[in-house]
Amino acid sequence: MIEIQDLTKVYGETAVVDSVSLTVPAGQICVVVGTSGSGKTTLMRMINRLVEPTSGQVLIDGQDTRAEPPHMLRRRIGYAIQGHGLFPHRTVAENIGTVPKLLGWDKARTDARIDELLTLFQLDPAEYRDRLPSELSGGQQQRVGVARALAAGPNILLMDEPFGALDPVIRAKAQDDLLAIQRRFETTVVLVTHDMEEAIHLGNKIAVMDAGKLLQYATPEEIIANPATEFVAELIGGDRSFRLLSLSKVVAFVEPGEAQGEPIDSGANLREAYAECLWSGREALPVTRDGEHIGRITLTELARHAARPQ
Ligand SMILES: Nc1ncnc2c1ncn2[C@@H]1O[C@H](COP(=O)(O)OP(=O)(O)OP(=O)(O)O)[C@@H](O)[C@H]1O
Repeated sequence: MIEIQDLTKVYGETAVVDSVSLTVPAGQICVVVGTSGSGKTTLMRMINRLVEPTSGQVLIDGQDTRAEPPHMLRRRIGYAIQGHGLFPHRTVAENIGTVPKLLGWDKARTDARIDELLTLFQLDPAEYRDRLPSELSGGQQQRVGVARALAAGPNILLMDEPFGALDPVIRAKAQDDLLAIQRRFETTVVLVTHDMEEAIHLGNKIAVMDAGKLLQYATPEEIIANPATEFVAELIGGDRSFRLLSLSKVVAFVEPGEAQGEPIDSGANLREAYAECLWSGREALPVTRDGEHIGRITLTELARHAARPQ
């Protein structure tokens, strides 16, 4: 768990992070969003003390981060940045093994961990271990960057625009990989992005920053349904109803009964169901799970959900 308490950073006369408090429970993803210069990166870097706070404190699992030297703290907090930040003249294996080496792991343990991570990130160790970063695609470099951040099994991972340099298709894949890996290791993640779409997709909670202040810290559903300020509403963009629909699955809104035509899978989201109703001109769709009919979802129910702020 990360507890940020009344954290402030002042440069010159300006509080670029201004009395921010928030808690990230263990095993959850907190996404920090906001416009350029709003203080996201500074906030995140105060967690691993790459930036020293002017005032306030950060507790990790109840312990003040000032209780240990910054370099020791950073060995147990993974850190991944945009454009991967890999050492260009070190191989993939050497890059991933950086922190384990600092921690004095023996070679066998380090090698096993490197291979485990490469395999998890769908990079065949035999093929990729000895390559240099320049011999990888952008998406592969990014995966190695995240693998390096996870190498020593940190329970906290800080990520600064980790997918910023990737094209949209690879980006979606990279986000899904991150979710799978985060669930597997139960890592607590703080991720900075300026992309609200990404925040909604990845965040258990979203922290919205503007001019150093935390405007809202809430679940994606709450932020979409009840943006705290005009600025937050603007960041989310116009189509809040559709965003709300895409957050919920059909399975939660199935009712007993039949409907005509092509069925929709219970794992689809409400936005897909709504689009299907409108596209095929139907008032209801049959719903299946693993190919079995389990009921139907109606246009009335979909419209009600889209209209209702939660
Ligand atoms: N070392 C520094 N000295 C002085 N000002 C700084 C320093 N680091 C950051 N700032 C200023 O603090 C403000 C917040 O910067 P920060 O990098 O945290 O913003 P950000 O929200 O992450 O922006 P971006 O999305 O553009 O990366 C900016 O106005 C920046 O110019």
